[in-house]
Amino acid sequence: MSSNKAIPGVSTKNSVIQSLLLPVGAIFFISVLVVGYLWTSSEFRKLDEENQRYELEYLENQKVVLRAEVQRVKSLLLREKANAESQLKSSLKERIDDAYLIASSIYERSKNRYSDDVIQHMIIAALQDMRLKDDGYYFITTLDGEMKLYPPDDSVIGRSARDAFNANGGDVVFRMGELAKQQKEGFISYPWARAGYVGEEHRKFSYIKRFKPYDWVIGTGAYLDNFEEEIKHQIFRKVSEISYGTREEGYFFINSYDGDLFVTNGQYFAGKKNIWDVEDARGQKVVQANAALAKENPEGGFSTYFWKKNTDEVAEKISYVLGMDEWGIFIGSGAYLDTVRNELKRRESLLAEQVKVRIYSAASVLGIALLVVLAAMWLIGHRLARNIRLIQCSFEHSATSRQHIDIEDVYFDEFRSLAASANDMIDGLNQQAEELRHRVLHDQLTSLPNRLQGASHLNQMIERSINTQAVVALLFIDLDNFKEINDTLGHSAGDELLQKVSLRLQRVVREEDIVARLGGDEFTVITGLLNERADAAVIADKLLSAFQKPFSIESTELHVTASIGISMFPDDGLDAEILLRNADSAMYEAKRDGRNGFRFYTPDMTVEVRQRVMMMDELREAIEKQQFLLHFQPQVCLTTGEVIGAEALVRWMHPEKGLIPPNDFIPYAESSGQIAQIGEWVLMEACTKMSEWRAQGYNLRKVAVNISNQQLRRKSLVMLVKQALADTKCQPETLELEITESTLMQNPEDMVEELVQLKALGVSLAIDDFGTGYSSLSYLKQLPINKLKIDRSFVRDLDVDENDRAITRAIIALGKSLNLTVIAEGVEYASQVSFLASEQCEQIQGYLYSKPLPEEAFLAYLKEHKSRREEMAEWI
Ligand SMILES: Nc1nc2c(ncn2[C@@H]2O[C@@H]3COP(=O)(O)O[C@H]4[C@@H](O)[C@H](n5cnc6c(=O)[nH]c(N)nc65)O[C@@H]4COP(=O)(O)O[C@H]3[C@H]2O)c(=O)[nH]1
Repeated sequence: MSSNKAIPGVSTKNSVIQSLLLPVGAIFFISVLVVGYLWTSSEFRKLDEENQRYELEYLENQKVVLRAEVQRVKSLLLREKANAESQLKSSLKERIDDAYLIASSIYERSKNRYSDDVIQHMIIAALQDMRLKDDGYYFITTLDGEMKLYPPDDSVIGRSARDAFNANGGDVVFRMGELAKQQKEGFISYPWARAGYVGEEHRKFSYIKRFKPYDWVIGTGAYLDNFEEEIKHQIFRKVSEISYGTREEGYFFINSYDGDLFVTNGQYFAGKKNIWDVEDARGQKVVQANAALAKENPEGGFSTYFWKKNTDEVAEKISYVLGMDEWGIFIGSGAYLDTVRNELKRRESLLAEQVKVRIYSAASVLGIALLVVLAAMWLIGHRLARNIRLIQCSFEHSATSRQHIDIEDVYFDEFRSLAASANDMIDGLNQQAEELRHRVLHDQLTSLPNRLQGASHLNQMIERSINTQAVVALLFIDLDNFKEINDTLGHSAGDELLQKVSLRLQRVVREEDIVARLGGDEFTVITGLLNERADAAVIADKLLSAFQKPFSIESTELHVTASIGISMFPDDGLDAEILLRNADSAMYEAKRDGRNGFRFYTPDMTVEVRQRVMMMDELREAIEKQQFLLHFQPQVCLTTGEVIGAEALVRWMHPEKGLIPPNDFIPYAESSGQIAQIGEWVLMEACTKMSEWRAQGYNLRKVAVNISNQQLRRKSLVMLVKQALADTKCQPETLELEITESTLMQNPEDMVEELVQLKALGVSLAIDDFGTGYSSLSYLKQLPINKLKIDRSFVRDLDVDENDRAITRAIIALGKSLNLTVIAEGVEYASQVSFLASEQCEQIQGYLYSKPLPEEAFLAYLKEHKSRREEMAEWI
């Protein structure tokens, strides 16, 4: 069995594999698409949210950075500004130390060589020309405030400072003297007039030191403004060099509130360029706006504008500007927002790239997973389908083959146990099929092949004999009088007989001959190939010989005979059905021939059989529809001329054929067993009529009813008669049962008991057709009979046949000697009456008096009879 074999009648469109693969594949694929779509859209949604967050964060970060950076620079500037004073101080101290050293050195070198005046002059001269880089100078006063050196104004030399300067100036010099006296050196701060600034005093710092040898105060001073300005420029230059950010892209700009540009984009302009009116790409006065923002917001503020980048691109920019009122400037720093946008785009494309990669990877993984799943499904589906096919094939062939499913060939435990169950079931089915086959082909009672198998075997033999010279015989065997045996001894005895018959039949035929049972008491023998017709006769003889010995049934020795009909292939039919039908016809003929013999089929038998079959069908219908009626034939007392009784004779009122006489259907009814039902009806009807007539006042003594051979053999006859009498209220002594002599003499020993019982009911018994059945006189003596009825064949020829006269005479004598009433039937002529009267026959029945009459006519006859009595007396 190929695993790939398509299952007949099963569309592959519905195969397990396709059923599994397509939906699973489709579900998997759709799931992947849906999940992929959901996942991707969720990733991009996340990215979108992240970008928005990132943009905000970036902006915030940028703002924080910008603010921090600008504040850092402002702190730096403030710190530098704060440092300016101390730097100034230390610078002043350094200068004084230098001057003191010079003065001391001159003094030390000159004190022993020159006079103090000379030395003082030398010192003053040395310090007078020392102009410092910021236009600073040294000055010398005495502790009392007399001016010794004052380079800006020689006119004050030798004069007291209080005289030479204004009050503030005098006071300052005085405070210097005091400081020198007390601390020898130190700083002093004070407002001082400045060249170029008329009417303005600027804050000035001085450092003084006491020059001990002459109690001078040597000092130098400087304006803080100047120093700061210098510091400012230094620090601005530094700021211009500062950059920040990961790519060093951050720079600072410093503008005065008036638009003087100091620093921008890494360049230092020293306030020499004014950009007050500069506009951005959209015409906004950016510097003015920033200046205003810085001035108005001590904490600083953010401004946005569109600014040209180094690359000449215009981009939105955000700047933080913070004012520094101390220097009248604002410091700022900005960042281009397109950076963040670019960054977002970069991140988006990066994420898209990542998502793409992830999708590709996921798709690859899922694709592989799908392939693996599909492969697994295909494998499972393939194995499932194979399992199912295996089991199905096994079921399909279970009727013709005993082959089991090979469990090793089946995948999966569940299917293995299913296959095992299927095997058990197949075993069971096989067993049942075997039993059924046996039952279908065999007869249950005898185990012989039945009609079906017999016919099949016959057809096989026919096949074999075709194209040969051989012939085949079909012998149809029917047991004689089997129904009677069955009725008499019961069914179990009948069955036992059939079994024994079947054994005997089998024993006498050869192995190649088949004995089959058709049903009932019918058997067939289908012979092997025969050379000629005569061989069949030999076989028939052997079969009949099987019945020679009696059968022992229920401790009774039973003599059974059989009738055999033979049909031959090819002469009598070309198929089993025709051969069987023809053998049946031949068998029937054998029965008609007197039974216990065989007959070969001849074509004319067929018509007879057809008639018989038709008759049986019609009789069945007649019984059902009660198409029977009774005619009554008077029986007359010869001595008195009275009608003393009547014989009830059945007629069949056929709907199409009209009235049918009993001789035309009683034999068929007897052979088919239907006589039992007809006889029962006749008995009931006759009793009913007799009872009615008597009730109506007719003085009729007896009604005679014919009892058939089969009825008599039934053990139920006594019951039936009893029942009929009871049901119809018919007096038993008015009923006479006529039994033919041949029936009685078939088995007289068995009859005695039955007749005694019947007699005991009160009915009388007559032997019909007497003289034809070779009665044994000894039996006749034992039988409880009342009447002998001389058969009409003897009566018919009384006038011409001496033998008939002798027989009739003898029967009458016999009756008298046995004390039996004698009646002659078939009396048609007065001469016959005359003879019978002379022989003292008591009763007469015949056409001379009356034919059998329908009830009405019969009753009319009874009324009329008296008036014809004398006429009849003449015949005697
Ligand atoms: N030629 C001639 N015939 C005469 C004469 N007188 C009477 N017969 C006929 O002789 C037959 C007498 O009946 P059977 O011997 O019992 O012979 C009967 C009997 O054996 C059988 N039969 C009739 N009715 C029944 C019945 O109810 N049960 C059974 N088992 N057999 C019946 O049918 C046979 C024939 O009956 P039927 O046709 O009615 O024929 C009757 C009757 O019509 C005559 O003078 N001349």
